[in-house]
Amino acid sequence: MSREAETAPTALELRAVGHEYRGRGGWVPALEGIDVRLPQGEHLVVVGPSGSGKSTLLRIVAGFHPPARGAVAVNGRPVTGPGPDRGVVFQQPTLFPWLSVRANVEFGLRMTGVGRKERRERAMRQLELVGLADTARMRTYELSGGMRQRVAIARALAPDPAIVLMDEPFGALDALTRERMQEELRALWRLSGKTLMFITHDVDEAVHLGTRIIVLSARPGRIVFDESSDLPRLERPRADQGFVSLRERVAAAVREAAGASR
Ligand SMILES: Nc1ncnc2c1ncn2[C@@H]1O[C@H](COP(=O)(O)OP(=O)(O)OP(=O)(O)O)[C@@H](O)[C@H]1O
Repeated sequence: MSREAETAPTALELRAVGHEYRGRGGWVPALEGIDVRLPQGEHLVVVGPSGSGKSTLLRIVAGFHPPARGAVAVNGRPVTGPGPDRGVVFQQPTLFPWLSVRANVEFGLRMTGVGRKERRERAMRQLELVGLADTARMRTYELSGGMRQRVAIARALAPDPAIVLMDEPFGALDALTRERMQEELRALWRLSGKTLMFITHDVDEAVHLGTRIIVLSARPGRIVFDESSDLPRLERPRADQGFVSLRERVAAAVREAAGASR
């Protein structure tokens, strides 16, 4: 862990988080014994095979449902439901087609009672950050998939949350757009300094984006790998030795986790 990370205040704390769902054939174990302390400004990427509880973990942090066991806190405050301190971006951007791009970005601000003028200014600032200021008046169905996802990111950032939670946000994009979006996201995160929790099953994406990488095993999801990345934040060429070697360690952990669940 870097020196800044050691001294930075805690953005996210998960203590002994566990969860299971009631299925038709009995209880389905989803998560067990998840302990994480994430300092502000870090980019936590959670990787794991299908069914390892990645989305469950994100939904618990988002406050969409409480964990069966354990506790979650964001900036020291216990999570008891969704709140403006957490911005969420899903794989399918859930934008309102009848609203303009700018009104979509303003939506969360409207919910928290921010006045009209400030709403507009903050939305435009976020749209500029994601390079979409000139689409402000367009409808979201006029945009490409990558652009729509950028609007969703701008919307999540507009209320200035303590942490942004992203669940496979680039999973539905083609490979080229996906790589471009990863680059843009890193540039954006450098500018905003935001704390990020990012879910993916793509090891390459994890190494590209993470300052900390966690791998979950399946049923129930337990942390089987937890490493801080000392790769440079500015540039991360995929051919560099450090990149290749971290990718190999993460891939091995994911392979093992997937094998153990069969
Ligand atoms: N609402 C639900 N009701 C019952 N079981 C559920 C529910 N949501 C998830 N599960 C089960 O919990 C486990 C973890 O699911 P989760 O979606 O969190 O995993 P994941 O790692 O995100 O998977 P994927 O990569 O396939 O999206 C799985 O066994 C899944 O079937």
